[in-house]
Formats: sequence, structure tokens, C-alpha cells
Amino acid sequence: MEMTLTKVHGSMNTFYMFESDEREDFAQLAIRLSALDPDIDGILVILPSAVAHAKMRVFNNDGSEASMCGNGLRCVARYVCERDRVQEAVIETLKALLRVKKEETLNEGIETYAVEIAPVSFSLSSLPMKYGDNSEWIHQALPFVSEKIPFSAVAVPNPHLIGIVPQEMQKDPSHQQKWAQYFNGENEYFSDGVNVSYVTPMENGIFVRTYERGVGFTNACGTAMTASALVSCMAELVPYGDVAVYNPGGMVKCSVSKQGDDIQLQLTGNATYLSVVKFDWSNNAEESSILSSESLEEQAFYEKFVGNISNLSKQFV
Ligand SMILES: N[C@@H](CCC[C@H](N)C(=O)O)C(=O)O
Repeated sequence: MEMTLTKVHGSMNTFYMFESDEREDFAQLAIRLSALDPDIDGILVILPSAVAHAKMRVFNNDGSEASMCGNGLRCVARYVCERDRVQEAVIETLKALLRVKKEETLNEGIETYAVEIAPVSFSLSSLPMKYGDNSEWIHQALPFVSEKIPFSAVAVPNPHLIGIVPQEMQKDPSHQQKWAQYFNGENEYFSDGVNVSYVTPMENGIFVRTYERGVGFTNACGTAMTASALVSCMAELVPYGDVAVYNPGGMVKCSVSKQGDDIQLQLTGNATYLSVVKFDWSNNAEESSILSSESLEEQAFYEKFVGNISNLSKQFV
């Protein structure tokens, strides 16, 4: 079967995106496409929804399904808003209906979208995370990992473990890699794995590097950046409101508001289309292949934007 896929990215977190009806083979498709194109972090499937403009499912490049994907949702938001000729829409995800909207451009030539990130829970059972009898883990060291790194565990609703680290630990991500690999293998703490982010405050925001469950190190993870902005506000590293979040793939804005237990999070950033790809999905996955790829013109604008901000984030990469 010939499929048309759009290769897209949000902060260089890169996916093949396509519209489809429900099928059983999305996981195999994600694995096969990732084997053919190591640039991608997974696939985004846009499905019909009975309760929203569309439904999004996201599969990591190892075939595991995630409950949410912030960078991916911006790309899906763009697709649905352009398809339905609307400025705002509601997208059904595995655990929530989320509001999305077109925003003013981040920079010339960059399609920009804002997406709601919800629901938020600090309850360890929602990740799930098991650590003694604790019901939450907020801004405390995990002594077996390091006495010096305050960690927070939060589900948005996919699971995140976030550590605040000094600049030198961003430059050498080996500590992060070791523990993220451990928590995403056989271990007693995270039975479903976890996305692990290391965060460092900057003069005008924060820098976040993420090791994603089911993927490995990514240029950026939208839910991780938003959860990291929340944790940074709670730790008083940055004020509540709009937080500039830098990452190896660029920069996004995360808006954070917290009144008691009521937390509202929004992620704003690029939704860039890279190319249109024809893919032959045969019954035998091993034989499936990319037939053609036609580049679009948008990436040059994104690279110009990254060039403008790189003096701020290059100290971390
Ligand atoms: N890159 C995504 C998150 C993708 C899912 C994640 N790897 C998981 O398994 O939870 C984002 O932008 O949020």
C-alpha cells in the first residue's frame, strides 16, 4: 500500500505524520520508518474523533505508544487547523482532550502553534514510579543517583523525571544517559520507563536536555520542556508566567500558571514541515521502502531562527 507521509518537526523533535483510520500495525510502522530514517523520533497518526476535531496517537521509534507528545501535537495542530480552516481546535489524545491554536510567528517563515499540556499529576502512581512509601517526589535528591541533584517526578500525563543540574553536567550528558538507560530498562522504580530531563537555569530562562523513553536523547521533548518549566517555577528558579525554554533543537515558550492544585500549562513553538514522502508499506515490513521524498522550503527559516538564538544556548551543547 502506498502512503503519503509528511516529515515534520517541533524544535527538531522529528516525526512522520499522516492521516489514517485505526489500524493494528502503527507500532511496526514506527519501527520500520525509524530503521529507514534514523532522523525521526517516532510517528504521529491523525485519526477521526467523535468528540474533537481529530485524534492524535504517537508512537516512539521503538514502537511503544506514548500518551502525549507536545512537539508532535503542535504539528498535528497545524495540520488540523489548515485542513479544517480554523484558528483553534480540540485534539483528542489518549488521556485528554487538548486545546490547540495558531499563534503569531516565532520568527519569519515559521508556522507557530500553542498547545495545552494536561492533565498534570505529581502522584507517583500516575507515572508510575515506586520509591519506598512516597506518594510524590518533588525537588528532592534520589540518594542512589546523586546527593546533589534535586529531582521531581511529574506526569503530563506521560511520565517525566526532572533533575536540576549545573552547567558542566549539561556539557557532559554521560551521567544523564547512564541513569536514563537504567530507568528505561529492567528496574524497580519505573515499571513503564520514564523520560529523563536535566535542566539548567539560564539568565533569561532554562536549558533542557531530554533522554526520551522509547527513543534516547532527542533534540527536544515538548512535554519534558513544559514539565521542566513547571518544576523550575515551583523551585523559584524562574518566575511563573512565560518561560523561555532552550534545547538542543531550538527554543519554545512554556506558559505556567499554578493556583493551589490548579495547574495550567501551554507550550508554544514551531510546527515545521520538512518534506513529503511516499512510502510503500508492504505486508512484509522488511520489504517496505521509501519511494520518494520531496523537500519543502520551510527548514531554511527555522535554521535562521536557531542561528539567531544559538549564542544563548551554545554554552550547553
Ligand atoms: N517528544 C515528545 C514525547 C514523546 C513520548 C515520550 N517519548 C514518551 O514515551 O512519553 C514530546 O514532545 O512531548
